[in-house]
Amino acid sequence: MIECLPIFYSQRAEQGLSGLIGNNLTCYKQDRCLFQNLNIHLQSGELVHLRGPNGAGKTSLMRILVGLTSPEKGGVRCNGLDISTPAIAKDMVFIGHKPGLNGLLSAEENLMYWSAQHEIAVSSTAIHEVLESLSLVGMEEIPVKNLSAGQQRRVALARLWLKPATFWLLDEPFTSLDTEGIAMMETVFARHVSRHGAILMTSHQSLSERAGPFRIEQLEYQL
Ligand SMILES: Nc1ncnc2c1ncn2[C@@H]1O[C@H](COP(=O)(O)OP(=O)(O)OP(=O)(O)O)[C@@H](O)[C@H]1O
Repeated sequence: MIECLPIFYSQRAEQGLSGLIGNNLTCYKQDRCLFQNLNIHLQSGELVHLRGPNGAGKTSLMRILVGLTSPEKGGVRCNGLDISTPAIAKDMVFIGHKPGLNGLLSAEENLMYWSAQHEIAVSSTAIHEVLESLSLVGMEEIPVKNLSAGQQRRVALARLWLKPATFWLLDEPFTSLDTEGIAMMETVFARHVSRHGAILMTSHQSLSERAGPFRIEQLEYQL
């Protein structure tokens, strides 16, 4: 497998301003309060496993933490800056629970398009190397809709190799992956964290020792 690209480790980390911080977050969906005055902190060098039953609000929380939606109350800051600051997005990768791929495009085209959207200079060769390390050799040019669910998940996760970023926010990254794929991702997580990366992930599956040290944050279902 190829090495992950180097990550940013800003001066702000040394100034103690590092980390993704959700402060006093309150979120309602269809009149139900998912969480109220919730505080969450993700530091550089940390793997956090966000757990909770179906419908507890893990995805909703993730989307707030990456700035895709706003909370009813509270705010999110990253490295001391408001989450809406454009520079923050450059140091973050969010992969949602759906692969977020265009089914009519190939894996290579999807990753080229995504890289261009995120202003990442990436060559076709680099994409082929990443796809190879994800056991997708020979499938680079097939429309993604014709790949299996696990193969599509691998294409989605390939973004982690293409964008050098400290913060990885991953909603159900193990969905559809086989045992070997999960083991590989756990190894990648441990390596990212050991290099001052930070990961917040959801999964209904427990992490193994392979993922390295991690902290569990539990979100309860509020009636
Ligand atoms: N855009 C939306 N409009 C209305 N309701 C929503 C919306 N998004 C989420 N919800 C509701 O908010 C609740 C929490 O959903 P969310 O996806 O955050 O839960 P989750 O903890 O990620 O669940 P799961 O473990 O099943 O993935 C659910 O009851 C869902 O129906």
